[in-house]
Amino acid sequence: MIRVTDVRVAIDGTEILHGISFEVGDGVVAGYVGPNGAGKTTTMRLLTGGLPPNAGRVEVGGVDVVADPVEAKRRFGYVPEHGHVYESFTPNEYLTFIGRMHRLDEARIRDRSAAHLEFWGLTDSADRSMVGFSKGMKQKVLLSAALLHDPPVLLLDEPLGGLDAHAVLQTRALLRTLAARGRTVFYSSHLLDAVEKVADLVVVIRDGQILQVGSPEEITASGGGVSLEDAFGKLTAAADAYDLAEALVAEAFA
Ligand SMILES: Nc1ncnc2c1ncn2[C@@H]1O[C@H](COP(=O)(O)OP(=O)(O)OP(=O)(O)O)[C@@H](O)[C@H]1O
Repeated sequence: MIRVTDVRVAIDGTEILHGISFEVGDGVVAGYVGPNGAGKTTTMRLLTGGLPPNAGRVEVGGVDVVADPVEAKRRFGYVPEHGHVYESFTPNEYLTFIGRMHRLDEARIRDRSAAHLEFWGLTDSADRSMVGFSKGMKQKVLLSAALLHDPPVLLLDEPLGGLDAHAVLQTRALLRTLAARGRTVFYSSHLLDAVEKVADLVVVIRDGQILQVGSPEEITASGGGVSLEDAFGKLTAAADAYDLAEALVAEAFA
């Protein structure tokens, strides 16, 4: 589970999150959506212990991330938006390094690494340096690393970056299977159709405030029932995107 209660965050004296609250239960895939600058990455930094709240409480996997940061870090796996692998490592070396940090025994690291790399079709590349890897291949290694210690909570920031259509389908299947086994998935993304296809719960944030929490169907219905994208546009945009585009083209390309 993830529980965020009345959290406020200020950076350099400016409040960015204005008392946000939401909860994601075990076995739930939650999509965290909002326009640029809404506060998604700031929330991820809170959940991963990278940024302390100025007020309120953040719990991940049942652990308060401020009171017990070391135990909280055992409870989640995290794939950041711009994650880095050590490119001079091979996937096996990298996953071994991550597994040892989590104090997994060597046999378990070997078996789990092999299973993850096979799932992603990377078995033949397991002992090659990652210097020449594509963005998608590195993303698959990062996803494997985040899951290696079998955490109860998976935190993903734009997880589909660089992944091809097949890998997107695999990711979706993996997230749904993890949720079916009781894991909590918290998935931050701009890609509404991707969120709609995988999430049980959607949390909408704008300007550091939670606007709505509900199933994709509930949020779609609240916006008039056309689509999640339409409801999102109504919730988060000050004006219609087509009107703004018309105004821009009329002015900038006259
Ligand atoms: N280190 C910082 N110093 C000052 N302001 C910051 C800092 N980090 C974030 N902000 C501000 O906080 C707000 C939320 O930023 P955040 O990066 O969390 O948004 P986001 O929803 O992840 O946006 P995007 O979709 O563009 O990645 C923005 O107004 C941003 O300018």
